[in-house]
Amino acid sequence: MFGDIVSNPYHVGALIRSDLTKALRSLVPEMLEEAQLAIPESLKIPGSADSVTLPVFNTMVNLVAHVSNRAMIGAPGCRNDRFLKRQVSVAAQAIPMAQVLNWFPKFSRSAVWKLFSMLAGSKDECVALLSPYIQSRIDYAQQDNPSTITDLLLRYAPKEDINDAKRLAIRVVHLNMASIHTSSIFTTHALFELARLPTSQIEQIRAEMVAAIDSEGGVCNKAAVGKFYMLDSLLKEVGRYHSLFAVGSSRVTLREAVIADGIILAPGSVVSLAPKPLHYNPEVYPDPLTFDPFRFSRLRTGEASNDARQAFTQLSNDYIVFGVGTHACPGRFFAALKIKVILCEILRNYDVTFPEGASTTPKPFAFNVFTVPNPTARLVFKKRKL
Ligand code: HEM
Repeated sequence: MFGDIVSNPYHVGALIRSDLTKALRSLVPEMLEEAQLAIPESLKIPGSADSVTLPVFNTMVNLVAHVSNRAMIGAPGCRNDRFLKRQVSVAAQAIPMAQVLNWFPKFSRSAVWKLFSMLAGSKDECVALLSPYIQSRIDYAQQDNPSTITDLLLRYAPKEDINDAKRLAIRVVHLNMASIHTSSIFTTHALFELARLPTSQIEQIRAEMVAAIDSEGGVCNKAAVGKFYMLDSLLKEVGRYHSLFAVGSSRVTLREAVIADGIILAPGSVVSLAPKPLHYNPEVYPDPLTFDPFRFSRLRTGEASNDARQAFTQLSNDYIVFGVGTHACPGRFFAALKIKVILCEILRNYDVTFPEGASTTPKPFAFNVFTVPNPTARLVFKKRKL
C-alpha cells in the first residue's frame, strides 16, 4: 500500500539530518513572499467593504497548503489549485481512513484502500499532478544549494528514486500529509486566541515583530522571526492548552519493561502518552486552566531572551506537543517558521475579531483521539490602514 515508504523513510531523515532551516537559508523570505501573494487572495475583501468574515479552519488549511508548498516544491507548483485541493483532501482522508482500515483484516486492506480511493479521489491523482513539478526540481538539480525541501530529498534519495519523479512525489505527498493540517490547527487556534486578546496586547506583539524585523535591517528573515518571542509563546501556549490528540506518540515495547509505578509491560505492548495530564500539571504550569499567551515569553526577557528551553519547538517531558525521543516531529522548526510568517503577515495587515454576537469560545470538534478547532467558527478580517 505504501511501497518502501515505511522501510526506507529517507524523507524523514532528510528533515532531521540536514537541519532543514539551516540548509534552506531562503526558506523564510520565500514563504513570506508566498504569504504576501496568498493572504490577500484567501482573505479577499469583497467590493467596497472594509472587512471579510470567513470560516477560519478551512481558510487556513488552504493558505497553509499554499505557503507550505512554496517551501516543499517552490513556485509555480505551490500555486496549482488542482494539486493543492487534491493534496488537502488526501491529507484530510488519511486519519479517518487509517481508522477504517483497522476494522478490516490485514489481507483485505489494500483492496479496501483502492476502493475508498476510487470513491474519494486518490493519492495517485495527487502524485500525478505533483510529478511534473518534481521533475523540474530533478532537472534543476540544486542539491548543493537547496532552495526547496524537494531539493533536500534529492540529496538523500536512493539511486532508484533520484531520477524518478513519481517516487519522489510520493514522499512529498506524505510530508504534506504530516504538515498541512497540523500547522493549520495551530494557526487557527492562534487566530482565535489573538481575536480574544485586548488591543493593547496585540499592539505589543506587533511592536515586537516590527522591532525584530528592524533589527535585521528591515528584512523579515529567519533571524528576525526567531525574535518573535511573544508570538512564539502564544503558539507554545496553544499547544499546551489545546491538545491536538488525547493520546499519541505510540510505541510498541520490544522487550519486557517495568514502568515507574511497578507495572510490568509484556513485549509487544502498545504504550501511548496522554498530553493533558502533563500539560495541565500545576507544579510545572502555574494556573494551568488559564490560557496565558505570554507564559513563556515572560521567562525570556533581558539576558534570558536566548533561553531556548522556553521556545515553542523545544522538546521536554513536560511538553509533548511534538512528541518525544527519536521519533519526535522532525518538521517542527519548519512548522513554527511557517505559522509565524503567516500570522505575522495577517497581524500586520488585518485586525482580527469575532463576528458580533458569535461565541468567542467556539467548541472544538473531537473525533477518535483527535481534536481540531471548530470548523464552522468564523472571524472578521478587517484591513488595517497602514
Ligand atoms: C504544528 C505543527 C506540527 C505538529 C503539532 C506536529 C506533531 C507531530 C507529532 C506529535 C508527531 C509524532 C511524534 C512521536 O511519535 O513522538 C509528529 C511526527 C512527524 N511529523 Fe510532525 N507536527 C507538525 C508539523 C510537521 C511538519 C510541518 C512536518 C513536515 C514537513 C512534519 C513531519 C513529521 C514527520 C515526518 C513525523 C514522523 C517522524 C518519525 O516517525 O520519526 N510535522 N509530528
